[in-house]
Amino acid sequence: MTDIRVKICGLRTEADVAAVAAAGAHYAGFVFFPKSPRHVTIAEARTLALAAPVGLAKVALTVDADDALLDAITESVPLDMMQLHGYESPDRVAEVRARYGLPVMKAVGVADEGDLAAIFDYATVADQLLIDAKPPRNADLPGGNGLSFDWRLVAQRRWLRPWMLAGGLTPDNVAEAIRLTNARQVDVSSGVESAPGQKDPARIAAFTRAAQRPSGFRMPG
Ligand SMILES: O=C(O)c1ccccc1NCC(=O)[C@H](O)[C@H](O)COP(=O)(O)O
Repeated sequence: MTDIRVKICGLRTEADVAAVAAAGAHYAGFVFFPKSPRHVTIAEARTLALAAPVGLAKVALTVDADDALLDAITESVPLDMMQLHGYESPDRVAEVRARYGLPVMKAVGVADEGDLAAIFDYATVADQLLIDAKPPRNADLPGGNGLSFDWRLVAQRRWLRPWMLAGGLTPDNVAEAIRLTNARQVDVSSGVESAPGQKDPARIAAFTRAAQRPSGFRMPG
């Protein structure tokens, strides 16, 4: 087994949480973004977080949220990390990290080489980086679009902070993505769903299993 850490994002039910835990994933992401088919209310997220077993890290995902929303989330939902997935500046990342005392993962959208510079800026203030496909201009969602970017842009790269590869990953391509990039952490939302917002336990298990065998090694039989 390898030490690849897996995040499954956009959990909406206790069955989703149970499937993620059973698959051996490491992070469970809760999306606070009403336009998303994976959006959960604070009360729903609290129930899901309380259902998560010890050891499954609970991540609150917000998009350009103000302090009032972040206060409400952190006062009600037991969390292990905050994921900022909007246009938050490095200063805002540092501010959120100081205000809530939780590790912060900053999402950075990548489409081409020019987008990589931001990674270095955020790496000075965030605890982790989520390197995701940059959403198309007309996209409704800043993430969770099932779109990948050219993994060669981040292949074998190292930054000051740990990073997580995201964007269009699936059970069928995650091993190749890891092998090509040497990512030590991966994240998926739509690639383990049977329909938008409907997590598929079998795809969650397949994704997590595939992520642990990036060399393409398969058990016989
Ligand atoms: O997943 C969402 O619906 C979402 C909505 C708004 C902002 C971010 C969102 N997801 C962020 C994630 O961390 C996703 O896992 C990441 O963008 C990868 O998504 P996918 O390409 O669907 O695997």
